[in-house]
Amino acid sequence: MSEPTTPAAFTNPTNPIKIVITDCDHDSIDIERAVARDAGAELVLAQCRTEDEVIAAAAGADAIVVQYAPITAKVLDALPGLKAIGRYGVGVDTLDVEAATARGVAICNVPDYGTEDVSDHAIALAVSLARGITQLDRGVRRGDHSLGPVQPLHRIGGRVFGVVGLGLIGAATGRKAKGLGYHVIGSDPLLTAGTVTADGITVAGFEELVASADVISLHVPLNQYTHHLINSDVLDRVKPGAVLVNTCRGAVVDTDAVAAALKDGRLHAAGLDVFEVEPLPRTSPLLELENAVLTPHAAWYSEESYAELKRRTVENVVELCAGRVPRNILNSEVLLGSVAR
Ligand SMILES: O=C(O)CC[C@@H](O)C(=O)O
Repeated sequence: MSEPTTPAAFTNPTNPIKIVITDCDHDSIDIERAVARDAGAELVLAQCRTEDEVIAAAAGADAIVVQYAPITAKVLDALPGLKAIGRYGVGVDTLDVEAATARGVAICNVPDYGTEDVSDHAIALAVSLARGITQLDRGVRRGDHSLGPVQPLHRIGGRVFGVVGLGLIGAATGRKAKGLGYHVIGSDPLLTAGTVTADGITVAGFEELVASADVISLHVPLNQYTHHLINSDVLDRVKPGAVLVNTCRGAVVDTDAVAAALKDGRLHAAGLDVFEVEPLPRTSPLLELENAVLTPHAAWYSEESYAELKRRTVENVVELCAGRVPRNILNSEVLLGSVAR
């Protein structure tokens, strides 16, 4: 019987472990520094935007911690000593997970640091749209105290709240929506239509949800199956008066199609925290639309989630580089010795 291949993540631990933060737009990295110091690891901060900048900054690193910098096959090939990648967040759509796995590089995200915060934000957007809060506020500021800009408003109780994607955040959003009196339905390719989840959410097919929901709230990862999931065809089939809430990834919706549906009334309103291009370009048609409520990819943020995200992202890669299995490894197959480097 042949010896199992030694997983890259457990090969030649260096002393001290070198961790490079490829990019980070947070105010400080004091939390990361404290974790690294306690682990005896060296921590370097860079601000890379391109593959070549990552390659230069991360030379000799055992692990990288990444916010938005592109981590592609080219980058991975140029960093043969890399053992682990930590992503600041849940989403890993900026990383080539397949290429990392094929090279034995472990990837860790932090799947549950912001469940409460993102679901709170989704509910806040939905309720803001249901009550016309932002439009009324804009009216008062220009001296308009009429209800004109928001009519018709409907009572929340009994309206249908559709959750697309019943992972941690979608399920939490559904629970909170139920607490407000919505009738909550949800779609998820892993669940069977007609069943009811432990949270009391009735599972529906995506098409059924689109046709019957008064609120469509998106909670899916961005991948080849969910890119432009909400497109012009889907928007032709939404219930009259429906509103759209997006707190997952911008490219899950076709922005031009959503802007057109907001203009021609197929959508009553939309609450969007994420955009196909971030920051949202100043030329975006969304900026001209009264019935669009826009926040700047802020759903994940609270003082609590921020601290937890930063601490756990670095802890994950420290664990891996020290030869231990962290809680949040995405591609655990790299630790099984089944992937040759
Ligand atoms: O990318 C960010 O800064 C926020 C992170 C958030 O979107 C996530 O993926 O958890």
